[in-house]
Amino acid sequence: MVTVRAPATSANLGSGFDVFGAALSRPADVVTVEKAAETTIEVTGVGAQYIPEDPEKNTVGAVVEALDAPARIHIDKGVRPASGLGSSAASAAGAAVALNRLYDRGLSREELVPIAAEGEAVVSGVAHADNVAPSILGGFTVTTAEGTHSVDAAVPLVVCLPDVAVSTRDARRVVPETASIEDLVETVGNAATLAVGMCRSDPDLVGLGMTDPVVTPERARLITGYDDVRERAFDAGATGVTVSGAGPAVIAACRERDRRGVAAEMIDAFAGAGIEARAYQTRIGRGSTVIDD
Ligand SMILES: Nc1ncnc2c1ncn2[C@@H]1O[C@H](COP(=O)(O)OP(=O)(O)O)[C@@H](O)[C@H]1O
Ligand SMILES: N[C@@H](CCOP(=O)(O)O)C(=O)O
Repeated sequence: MVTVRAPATSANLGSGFDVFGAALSRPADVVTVEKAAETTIEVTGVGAQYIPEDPEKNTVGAVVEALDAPARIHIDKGVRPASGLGSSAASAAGAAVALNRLYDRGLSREELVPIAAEGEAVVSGVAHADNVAPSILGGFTVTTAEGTHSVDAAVPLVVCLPDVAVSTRDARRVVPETASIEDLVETVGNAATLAVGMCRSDPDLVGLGMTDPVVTPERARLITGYDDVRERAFDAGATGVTVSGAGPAVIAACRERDRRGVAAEMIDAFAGAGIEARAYQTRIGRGSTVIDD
């Protein structure tokens, strides 16, 4: 039996659509696997009632297939589904690390990234790896068709999750198909600024680079109260605010001393829009960790 804690993640970070990701120190899924002749999946925890246990429909089913590793699998969800916090990816990442160990497949963490990404194709139609990469490797990650680069970064974050669901599949439909050269230049500049900020663990640069003129404005329309939440977070000291993944979670970078106030203001702003929300005071954290073997 192998048990793995797989962290929530925030993809895109504004300027890095389908490329940037960050592992969050909390929340996390816990995935336990045991060898079995046939694969079975049991799901408990947050939002378990919305998650299929059929291996054809659960993200971990695709990982089992790819690793040819049938197992009895238990997923204890700490990351709510349809959150923008890489819920579907956390389970897939945890299963990839756990099954690789259980069956002694000998794959590196980097090699497990595209395998776990197969799970994302099951739910969103695209095997985007920007959530599974940080959930497996930890830190801040840059994922392209060539592979993933990761760096550790110490940046305090708040993710505020409203009590509404946005599916990644739906939120991908509003992504513009083209962008102007001006928007491209702005996006590249912001993305580069953010990457430098991560390498320096500098919340000011990270926050500055979180702005994106192309994808985020369209996604933000799907989140009731977004503009107010963003403004109130900045007023409380956030250095940057954007949609987390495909939403509805909203992520803010800040200094440690401002984190509590930023979280409170974001929750209050959602409440003003008639929506209950919870905030995780978190930071960039480690990747999937074997906690029982
Ligand atoms: N192991 C899993 N964990 C979470 N969601 C899953 C899992 N397997 C399948 N799903 C489905 O994936 C969808 C949530 O994924 P997605 O829309 O990408 O949201 P998130 O941003 O939270 O990952 C839901 O429809 C859920 O039923
Ligand atoms: N790059 C993807 C990331 C989706 O993240 P999720 O946490 O919402 O699943 C996208 O923006 O569609």
